[in-house]
Amino acid sequence: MKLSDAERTAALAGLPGWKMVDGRDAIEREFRFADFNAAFGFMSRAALQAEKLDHHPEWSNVYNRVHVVLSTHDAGGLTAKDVALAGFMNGLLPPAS
Ligand SMILES: C[C@H](O)[C@H](O)[C@H]1CNC2=NC(N)=NC(=O)C2=N1
Repeated sequence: MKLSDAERTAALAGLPGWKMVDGRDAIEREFRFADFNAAFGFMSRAALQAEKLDHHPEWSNVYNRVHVVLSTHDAGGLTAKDVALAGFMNGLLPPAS
């Protein structure tokens, strides 16, 4: 079920680096790493979790950058599944990033 306005405000407050996508009910974040190896390591760990959750990111990678968009296609917008995956991705980062 799509998040209410209050729920998404609360969710974003707890997800540093994430913001709403312009013109779409989705959230996005650009991750930057030391190099491609670190970026792809992040993607590999996130991919395993995505598969476990059966919830998959829209993402792209250029060298040390990974751009991620999360939205629940089945629900046509932002749900708790997106918040959970975004929180997991943030948790993969070293402290203070
Ligand atoms: C059949 C399968 O469970 C669904 O298609 C899942 C797979 N991964 C998904 N990922 C995302 N982001 N949204 C979905 O609605 C979705 N649905």
